[in-house]
Amino acid sequence: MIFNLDKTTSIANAFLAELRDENIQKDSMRFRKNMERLGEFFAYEISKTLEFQRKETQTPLGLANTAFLTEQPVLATILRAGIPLHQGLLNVFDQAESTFITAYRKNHKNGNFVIQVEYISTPDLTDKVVIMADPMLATGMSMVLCCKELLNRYQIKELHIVSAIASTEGVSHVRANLPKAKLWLGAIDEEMTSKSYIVPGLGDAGDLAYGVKQ
Ligand SMILES: O=P(O)(O)OC[C@H]1O[C@H](OP(=O)(O)OP(=O)(O)O)[C@H](O)[C@@H]1O
Ligand SMILES: O=c1cc[nH]c(=O)[nH]1
Ligand SMILES: [Mg+2]
Repeated sequence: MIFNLDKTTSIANAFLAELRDENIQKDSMRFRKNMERLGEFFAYEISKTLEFQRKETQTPLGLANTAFLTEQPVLATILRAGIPLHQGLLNVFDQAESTFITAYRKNHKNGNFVIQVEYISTPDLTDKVVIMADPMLATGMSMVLCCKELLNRYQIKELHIVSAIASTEGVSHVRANLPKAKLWLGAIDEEMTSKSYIVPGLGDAGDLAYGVKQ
């Protein structure tokens, strides 16, 4: 399953447009906020696919028949660029627990890089719905490695992947390696640079949110 925001129109498309805009993205607070708002939008869309139960809720004037989430998802993210997107999801799934993973590109002098996964801090994910957020799905290698780490440790019930922008190659890599994952994407861009940056993409999401990495 792939949900592509770019194929729909709502106010969330404007959040993505601002994230891509080279002038607006210079305002790092607005960049983080737009990423957070996108996370809130995706949380709402994902929530439509989750299980709800009905119960009686006491209002000051009587009993109302209301719907509530049967179980909380766990919200996972990859540091550091994932933080604002994760925060948006957490604003909506406000009872959810969180998983944090570090993954970064370790560059070689020849221009190649490997993904280094170093730190995982997580609650028990057994039989949980896990929503993994990372704004950029470029080669898809960080996403696949991080999800595989979690899937090797836990019997996860359902995996959702949220990204602001994916490349066509990243989507193929995820679908080949995580065939059961549901993908929630802001847009799918066709191209990548020789350094595996998405084109047109938005640039370096981590640097735009938190400063240029040394
Ligand atoms: O699909 P991939 O080719 O693996 O690339 C995507 C990864 O690159 C970015 O992180 P980055 O390595 O820039 O780290 P940062 O969050 O610290 O900036 C992004 O947030 C993803 O985690
Ligand atoms: O386009 C890209 C690729 C990887 N990481 C980013 O932040 N942007
Ligand atoms: Mg980065």
